[in-house]
Amino acid sequence: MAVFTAVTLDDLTLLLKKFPLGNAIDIKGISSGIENSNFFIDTERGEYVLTIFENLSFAQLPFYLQLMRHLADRGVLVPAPVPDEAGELVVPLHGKPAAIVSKLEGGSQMAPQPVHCAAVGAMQAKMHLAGRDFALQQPNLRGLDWWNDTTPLVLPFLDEHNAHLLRAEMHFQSAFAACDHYHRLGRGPIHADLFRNNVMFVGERLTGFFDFYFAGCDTWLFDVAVTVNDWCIDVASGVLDAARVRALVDAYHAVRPFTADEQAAWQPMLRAAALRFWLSRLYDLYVPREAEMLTPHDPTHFERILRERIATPAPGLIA
Ligand SMILES: Nc1ncnc2c1ncn2[C@@H]1O[C@H](COP(=O)(O)OP(=O)(O)O)[C@@H](O)[C@H]1O
Ligand SMILES: N[C@@H](CCOP(=O)(O)O)C(=O)O
Repeated sequence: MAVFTAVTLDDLTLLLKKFPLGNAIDIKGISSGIENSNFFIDTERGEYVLTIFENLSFAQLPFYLQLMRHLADRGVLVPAPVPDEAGELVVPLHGKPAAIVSKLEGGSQMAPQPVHCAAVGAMQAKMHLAGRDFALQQPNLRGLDWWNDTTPLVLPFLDEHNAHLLRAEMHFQSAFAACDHYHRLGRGPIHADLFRNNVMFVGERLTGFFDFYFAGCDTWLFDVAVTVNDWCIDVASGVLDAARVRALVDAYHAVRPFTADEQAAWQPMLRAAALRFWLSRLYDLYVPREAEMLTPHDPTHFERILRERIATPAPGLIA
């Protein structure tokens, strides 16, 4: 949609003096971003992406950028942040934090087939394993605490039918988060927003996951549930497509086998993942923040998914 902070070729030439990328050749704004200002930059060392962070602060960024660096170093396909000559991954540009990362090839696959879902599942499992020794800690900032804070802010805007669903699901999820299975689930850094628009493909070849700015430490199964709720559905109805679910979770399982606790937690976790995005979309729609430039997504999409996950058991995690 927009580039919020303009960057000229002269600005880039100056910035690149601190990076091992040679001289600046070209810079083009990327129009599709909704949160940050993004640019494709051409340098003597190749093509990269420059991001100016419009909402995140200098203090918030090391978790995300160091996680991407950590994953890239371990062969997970993610944009690799480029350190400047002082070793910094985040640098000031026009008074805001900025970073340069490698450019992924390809484009988003918005009509995924089982073969794409399998590639996503396998890479997601590889990412979870690679994150086990990542040193920084940050909770999932869109986890249960945030749901508890946000529910009373959006409830006044809902009709009784939806208010009842939200209260009942919050009650169900609080009980789920307190159960033994839940506490035994594997955890670590997760992407937490691995939707179709945050993964690149060239044909059937996955070239990378990007947009890590909702990442945090949470259960691996939550990450899988978020991903399945986007990649494996009929978009109009929210109904799961069994062939795509099978492809994604089987490919994940082949890299990091699911545990018995994860199997027991699967159905409630799919509901948790639907609730998380229903709530954030309600929040973005009804509680606009002055400093943010979000175009709210439609909350009814995730209301439908949540109702569907409550009504219809999903295919199991293990065939
Ligand atoms: N590392 C990257 N490699 C290639 N393209 C990228 C990369 N990062 C971002 N993009 C492109 O920029 C667009 C906007 O990025 P995104 O992270 O979604 O922005 P925002 O956070 O502002 O919504 C993406 O849809 C993609 O086309
Ligand atoms: N995927 C979320 C919103 C986050 O948007 P993104 O473009 O930054 O991935 C949703 O669909 O609600």
